[in-house]
Amino acid sequence: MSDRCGGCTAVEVPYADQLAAKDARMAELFAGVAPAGALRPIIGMADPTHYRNKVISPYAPARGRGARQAARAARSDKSAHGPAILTGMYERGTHRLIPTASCLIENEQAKAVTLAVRDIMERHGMEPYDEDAGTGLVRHAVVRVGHQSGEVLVTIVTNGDELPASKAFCRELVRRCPFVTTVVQNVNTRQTNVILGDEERVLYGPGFILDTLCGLSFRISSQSFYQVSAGQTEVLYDEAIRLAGLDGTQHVIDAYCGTGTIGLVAAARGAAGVTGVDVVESAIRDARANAAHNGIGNAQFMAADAAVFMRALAARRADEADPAPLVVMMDPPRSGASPEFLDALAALAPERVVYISCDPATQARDIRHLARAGYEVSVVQPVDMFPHTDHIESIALLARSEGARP
Ligand SMILES: C[S@@+](CC[C@H](N)C(=O)[O-])C[C@H]1O[C@@H](n2cnc3c(N)ncnc32)[C@H](O)[C@@H]1O
Repeated sequence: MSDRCGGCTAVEVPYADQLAAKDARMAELFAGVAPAGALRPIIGMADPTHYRNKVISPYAPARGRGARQAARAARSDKSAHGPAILTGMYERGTHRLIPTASCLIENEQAKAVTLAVRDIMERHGMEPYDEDAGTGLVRHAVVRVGHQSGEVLVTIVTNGDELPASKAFCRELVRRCPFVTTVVQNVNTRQTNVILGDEERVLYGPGFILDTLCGLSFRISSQSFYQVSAGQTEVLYDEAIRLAGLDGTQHVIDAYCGTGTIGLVAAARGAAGVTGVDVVESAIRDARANAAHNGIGNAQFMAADAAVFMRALAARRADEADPAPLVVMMDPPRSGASPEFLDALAALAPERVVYISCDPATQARDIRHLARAGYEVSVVQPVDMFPHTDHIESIALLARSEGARP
């Protein structure tokens, strides 16, 4: 199945060999970038199964007699009379749905919810979305599970405002999956690959879940960014904060902060103050709410382009008589940081930079850029956030070399 469903590329490879292959890839990428001894072995996941606490499942009509018969045979409820519906993963490189009853990496409760939604749809005659024709109602279920709290948020994405018998739908879903704590309807009528639309209504429960990460509590709604592998995120953040070497005197810039998770953990673990910046306004609203929710008063969050923000900050600090020592923690998207951001970072001249990346190739490129501006990398620590795939997360610690001028 793995070779078809498009999810895991390395599921047939023993986990130890997957880690060795990732170490070899990192050595290749960082040859000539990090000095000998700086690159550490990857930190593997204690249990590399069912780690994804966010599961996105599309629904589609079963086409052709064979597919319909197979879908009906897979029904847990044999008395269902509605349309035969497929749910699972897309075949690699296509939009063809491969029905899957189980998955090695998805959270098992979340997977059970996606299957229960399909069964309820079939029982109640709810049409799945047909992406070619743009017809039908239910497009996706997005299920998020609180790693520590166990709370479960289900977002049903519909192609239209109406969700007939929504109360009965929720009742039936909670009866089948009693761990579901809240259900939200998201309306997306656009013919696009983007999963969520802008309009939402809460159908059941509070409309969000809470989860605990590194001892702090985070509020997760259907649109919030939250790491999909929360258990290993604690390993990643513990390592990043340790490398930041916070001793109570430094101000931390959390660049590309999302909902503020890294900055808030830094605020709780030795930063004198934190300023977070992200370009997405809703993420900044969530970050501020998360700070308030945790009673953290020394963290502020700005909605801005990170490069523009860094340039302005560098100009302000140049005028300060005795600026506080600064540590920049940065976690850009896969494309890495822009040259403008890196130049502004060099002008800001923090004593340390902790660079977290989900694409070590762009991270190595950016470290080369920072080396030309006088920064030296002393540690590169890969962390396996996505077992059975070829993705690697990596933390790099950089410091301004002796004699380097901002
Ligand atoms: C990998 S996520 C990191 C999120 C966060 N640090 C976390 O761990 O939850 C990258 C973030 O960069 C933000 N981003 C992308 N381009 C940006 C830009 N030019 N300026 C500021 N933020 C940006 C995205 O909105 C996203 O939240």
